[in-house]
Amino acid sequence: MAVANVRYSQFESVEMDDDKPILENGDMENGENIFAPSDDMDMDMTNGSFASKFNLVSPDNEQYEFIVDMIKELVDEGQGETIFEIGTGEGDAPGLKPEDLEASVATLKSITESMNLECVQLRQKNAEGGLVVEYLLRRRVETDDFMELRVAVVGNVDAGKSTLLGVLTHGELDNGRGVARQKLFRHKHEMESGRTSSVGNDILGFDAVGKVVNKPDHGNLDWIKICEQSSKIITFIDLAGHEKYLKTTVFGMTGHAPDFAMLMVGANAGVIGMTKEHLGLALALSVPVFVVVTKIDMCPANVLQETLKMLQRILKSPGCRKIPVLVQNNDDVVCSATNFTSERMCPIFQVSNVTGENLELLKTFLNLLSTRSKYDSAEPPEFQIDDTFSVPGVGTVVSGTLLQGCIKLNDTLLLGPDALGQFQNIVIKSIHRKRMPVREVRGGQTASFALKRIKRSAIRKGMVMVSPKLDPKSCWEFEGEVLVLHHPTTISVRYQAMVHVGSVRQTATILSMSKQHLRTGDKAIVRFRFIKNPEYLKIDMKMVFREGRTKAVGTVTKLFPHICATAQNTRQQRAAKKAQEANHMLNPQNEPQKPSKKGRRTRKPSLPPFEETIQSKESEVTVT
Ligand SMILES: Nc1nc2c(ncn2[C@@H]2O[C@H](COP(=O)(O)OP(=O)(O)OP(=O)(O)O)[C@@H](O)[C@H]2O)c(=O)[nH]1
Repeated sequence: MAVANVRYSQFESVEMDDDKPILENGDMENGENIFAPSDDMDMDMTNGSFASKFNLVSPDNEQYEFIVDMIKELVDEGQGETIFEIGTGEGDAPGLKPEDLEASVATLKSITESMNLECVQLRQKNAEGGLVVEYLLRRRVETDDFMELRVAVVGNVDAGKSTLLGVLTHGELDNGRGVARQKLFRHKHEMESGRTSSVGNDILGFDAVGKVVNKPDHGNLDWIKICEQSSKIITFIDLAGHEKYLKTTVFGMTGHAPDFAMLMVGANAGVIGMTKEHLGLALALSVPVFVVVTKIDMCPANVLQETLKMLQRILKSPGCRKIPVLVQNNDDVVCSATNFTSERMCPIFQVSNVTGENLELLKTFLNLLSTRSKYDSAEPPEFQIDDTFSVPGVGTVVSGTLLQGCIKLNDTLLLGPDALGQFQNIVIKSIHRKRMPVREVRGGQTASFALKRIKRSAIRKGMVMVSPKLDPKSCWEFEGEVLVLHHPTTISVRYQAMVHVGSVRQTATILSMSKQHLRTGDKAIVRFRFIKNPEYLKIDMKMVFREGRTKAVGTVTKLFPHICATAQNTRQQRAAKKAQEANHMLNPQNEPQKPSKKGRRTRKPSLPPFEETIQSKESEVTVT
């Protein structure tokens, strides 16, 4: 979130040292505080005007205009909101006397009113020179618009993930025997086993003054009603805790582009099972993590302390290099939320879904979080597809995340790549955000699009819809810099595993490596080749490479675009076309269907053999 005059963190300068004591609320044993302003704090945005804490007391016209411009810039930067502090300024001891504070608040309120912003006090603290107050300034938005951010919910099985989401989104406490989670399960087997197996979405709305919009009487949540009344929507991506469903969990973390990860830990069970695995995944994908310790109502104090100690030790370890901060009151919440954009910091909440203890702190934190994606209307749109549907009366619908730019009704985009690596024109028939019809979608938001004149069977997860300006290229092969987190023996050339990059999820073969063999802990440049379809990738995308207990993480460093020889009717193209036709015949209704064995057999020859592609170096264009 864009913040003005708020204390800046100096995470980057905090040295992680295991001998140093556990950090609580930012205080370190050496007397420093991680929330203290950094010496090199960027004062540019203050442009001299915020040199004085008295700026808002009685500004002249010029100063007033300047403050208006600055707030506008901050709110735009924060995509509709900012946190504003009154009572601090360069060179002055922080704090204002009551009469000066009153005048400053009056100025701020007149400015925010003229800008259609809601102005809500977050906290007030005593300082050397008097009082310092922080306000949340949030744009009052139209009924069909809202800020949006996504939180991936991870943690071991039984940590209380579905229960917490049930409690937060339905406003009713749990009974300790799973009543709250019943509202979220999507499949019959989930109801029976009590285990999440699919990627589920649940929403929590906050209005312009930060009040929760979801009502206990919602029952089955009415998403449209919540969205209409909300200024900000948190979408929880509920991921499975069981190892059996790790593939789905990884897809949720890569394909749904979460802004943050909420790592859930049962207080009594502690850091067990998949907890470390999920934490490692979030770290590898550079998703900032906060931790929620649940079940504190049923956990003896000494066990809770053990769990917290263990958590803090893991978070501070060289592999994580996080700064754990125990959140215990409203002050901690505001500090944590305003400083959370730093990947280094890791707030820890302790809650009970049964008694409701500390749930208010967690809600306030969620209300203050802001999206990490930066929106620039000038950028050409790029949308990644994470699901497809066939909706009666509507036709083919795709859902996913708009990574950049803006998409409007009736826009024409390029959809692809298909089995031949090609893209085709597609027209946007209608747009939904959280089931609500809208006219446009902006970068960082998720949406569903109904598409004109296309069969569902022609679209698969991992495809993209992009602006023709981007001149998209697909690739069978790419290079990545990877780190092997775990492998029981050694990885060599020709090894195959599942690659997750964005919403792409496909098996790939290792063609070559910068080392002969890779073992746990090794880093290398690896060249991969997809086995089924060419994909649309971009440099610097984060990737996960996994098979069973083998895991490697990394970044895409080089692409080898596949050149479609449109003029030539190559053997591979003919075979790929045949395979696509066979697939259409097998799915006459365009309903979701796994290709039959026959289908799979006919698909195989469509793949250009590795050797041929490796040899045809002329067709490779390296994009760096
Ligand atoms: N006493 C108590 N019980 C809780 C609390 N939170 C969750 N539970 C219970 O813990 C059990 C497991 O909770 P779930 O929400 O299903 O756990 P999960 O992490 O979603 O599990 P998976 O979906 O399998 O990954 C349920 O019986 C809940 O009622 C809590 O704060 N206190």
